[in-house]
Amino acid sequence: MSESALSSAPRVAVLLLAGGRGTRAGYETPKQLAMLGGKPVLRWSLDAFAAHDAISRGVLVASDDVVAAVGELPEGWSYAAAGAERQQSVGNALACLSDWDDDAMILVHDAARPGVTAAVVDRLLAVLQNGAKAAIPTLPVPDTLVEQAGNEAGEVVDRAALARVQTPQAFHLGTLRRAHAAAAGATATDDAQLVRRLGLPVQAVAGDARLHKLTYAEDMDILSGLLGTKAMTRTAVGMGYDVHRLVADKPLWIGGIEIAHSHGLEGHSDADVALHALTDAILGALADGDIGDHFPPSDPQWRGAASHRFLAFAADRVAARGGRIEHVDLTIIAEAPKIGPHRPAIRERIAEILAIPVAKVSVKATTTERLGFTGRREGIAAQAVATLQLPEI
Ligand SMILES: Nc1ccn([C@@H]2O[C@H](COP(=O)(O)OP(=O)(O)OP(=O)(O)O)[C@@H](O)[C@H]2O)c(=O)n1
Ligand SMILES: C[C@](O)(CO)[C@H](O)COP(=O)(O)O
Repeated sequence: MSESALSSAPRVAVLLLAGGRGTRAGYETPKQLAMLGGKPVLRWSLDAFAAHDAISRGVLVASDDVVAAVGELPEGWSYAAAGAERQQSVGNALACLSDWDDDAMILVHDAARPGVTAAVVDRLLAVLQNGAKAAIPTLPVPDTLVEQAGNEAGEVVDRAALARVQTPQAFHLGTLRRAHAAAAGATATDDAQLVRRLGLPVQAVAGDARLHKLTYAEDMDILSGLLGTKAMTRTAVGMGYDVHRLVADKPLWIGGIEIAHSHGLEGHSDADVALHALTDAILGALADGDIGDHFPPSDPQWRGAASHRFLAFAADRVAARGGRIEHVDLTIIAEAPKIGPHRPAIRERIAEILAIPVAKVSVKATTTERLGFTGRREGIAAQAVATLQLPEI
């Protein structure tokens, strides 16, 4: 938008929604705090809006833990409390703008969409300036669409008549206020739907692939490609080592599978020595302590715990930092049982836990030629190396 157009334009505010818990992403912390290219996902859109000349005010909707992690807000920004649903979060943010007139322009944006561009914001504001009541960015549907019930693919749906809806979505403040008041508890997944329920038209403008939403953990990889953060990565390597004693009449868990044997490994958890070494290797590459720091043996909740939970936890911490596991290499040191026959199953299981291809999982085994504690069959040892790609610090 030109400078002269903006100078006569109404005031513009952003409602930045970061009040969700990111359940589908499955991280430990809300997805908007996951690291992407060296900064939290939420910070990407916050910085983009703060840098836009037309925007003079912002309300960040977030729970206390997110607020604490965000750090200082740009000038003109304030916080509102997260609501139970997205719609209530928007309602809480709207309450912060009670001192603004109905003709102000409001952008409502998901913090889970880090790739905000000035061009999309300008397109939205321009159509509002030209008389639209509401404007949303949309993208065409690239795939063939079918109806599906269970595993059965049914009729093709005409994709030419459909579009994918993104945020930011733009409204005059009065329209947005009326739409939320009229909703009276009836829910909608976005604000444009509430405006349409008032009988008002919503204008579509061209969206942007970079506005891709972080919904599932795998979206992180897509986003780092779209936002060009892949180049800003470093390789980190970690190693892990663990030993457990063999005792009679216990189940033997190694590498996430149960192996029939006269003896099993003793420990606070299921004592899966291989998964413990691997967990430590990943935590080591993250410089994030070791398995005992996160799952203390003194804590009764981990008694008998299945060790795949520890490994999945470590993998989640990689994803939450915007990183990925490139390769893991495991060596199991045991006189008996023979590990070789179980190697394919162990590789498969580890790949499944880490959600990486089997080709990125190496499992080796060796004996110590009957020397030492492993040679005397008193215990089994495992060592592991994990190679990660992490955002540059
Ligand atoms: N009570 C809520 C729920 C969602 N949001 C925000 O709305 C945006 C879109 O929601 P979604 O992607 O569904 O996020 P979550 O609700 O966090 O995800 P999930 O449904 O997987 O828990 C996100 O930026 C999210 O933080 C919000 O502010 N308040
Ligand atoms: C608002 C939204 O981003 C538009 O696509 C989306 O509807 C919100 O997320 P959800 O995954 O539908 O909860």
